[in-house]
Amino acid sequence: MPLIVMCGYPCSGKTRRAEELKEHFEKNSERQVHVVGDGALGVDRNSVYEDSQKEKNVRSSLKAEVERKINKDNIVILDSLNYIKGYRYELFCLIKHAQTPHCLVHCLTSAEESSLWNQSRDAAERYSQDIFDALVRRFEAPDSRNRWDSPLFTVLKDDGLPLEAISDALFKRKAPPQNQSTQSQPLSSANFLYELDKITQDVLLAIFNAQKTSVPGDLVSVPGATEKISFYKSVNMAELRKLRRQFISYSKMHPTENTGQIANMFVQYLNKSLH
Ligand SMILES: Nc1ncnc2c1ncn2[C@@H]1O[C@H](COP(=O)(O)OP(=O)(O)OP(=O)(O)O)[C@@H](O)[C@H]1O
Repeated sequence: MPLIVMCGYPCSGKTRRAEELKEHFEKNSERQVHVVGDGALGVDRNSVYEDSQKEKNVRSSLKAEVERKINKDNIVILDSLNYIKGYRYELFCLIKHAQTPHCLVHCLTSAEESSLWNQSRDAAERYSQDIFDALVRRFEAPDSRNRWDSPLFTVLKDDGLPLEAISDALFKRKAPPQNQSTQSQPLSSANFLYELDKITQDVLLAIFNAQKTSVPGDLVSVPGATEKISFYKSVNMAELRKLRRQFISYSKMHPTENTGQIANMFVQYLNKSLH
């Protein structure tokens, strides 16, 4: 049934807390508890987190596994770093679609503390210091003001888990209304929206300028994109603005974690729409 999303720095006690939760719910309810996590996937921390493509694949696999496991009887605990805001947003869309409540448990540690715990782990379990530091830098802390990060339970190392409150959050709340995901913004982070607006604007401007000198059939480069725009006819600004608005509406519903990809995605969208 509901989803518990663990979150925290590398080596911050997420698995330990996930086990505590599993034990609690197995003892105090009839429900099955599934822990979905890096451990079960046999993830080798260092090789995954040094390679953004591998990391992305692992995130997708974990999300797919959550999707498979979520049903009206089970509790699913996603025990992974879950440190990307956009990813947590995707999980929120997933639970909304499955019509089940969720909550976040943030294991809050200082980087120094987690680093010490990491150093005293077995070598096979340990993050290399470079990867540990990079993950701490990239960590996007949950913020309970965001629907997808709420309700949020922040747990310090010596705290007991607020088991009653977590249980209430999961079993005494309704699932978020399904239709909201298709309503208008804001659905994602202010930064993503800012980037989306700015990048698509820059692409339009580049096309506008390129059209002054290019002829149909030319390939036009735009800032931030490796892919090129191919024109078979000249396009006026009104049409480009309309396509930009459509692309923005679509992207708001499907925010990417990687804002570096926005320009390429917009180019692909234009190429498809203009042919
Ligand atoms: N509350 C705590 N107090 C003291 N030490 C702790 C605590 N929680 C975790 N540790 C230490 O940190 C180590 C890692 O814990 P755990 O595997 O739960 O972290 P994790 O966040 O799941 O790690 P990973 O990021 O690799 O998934 C444990 O082996 C333990 O030594």
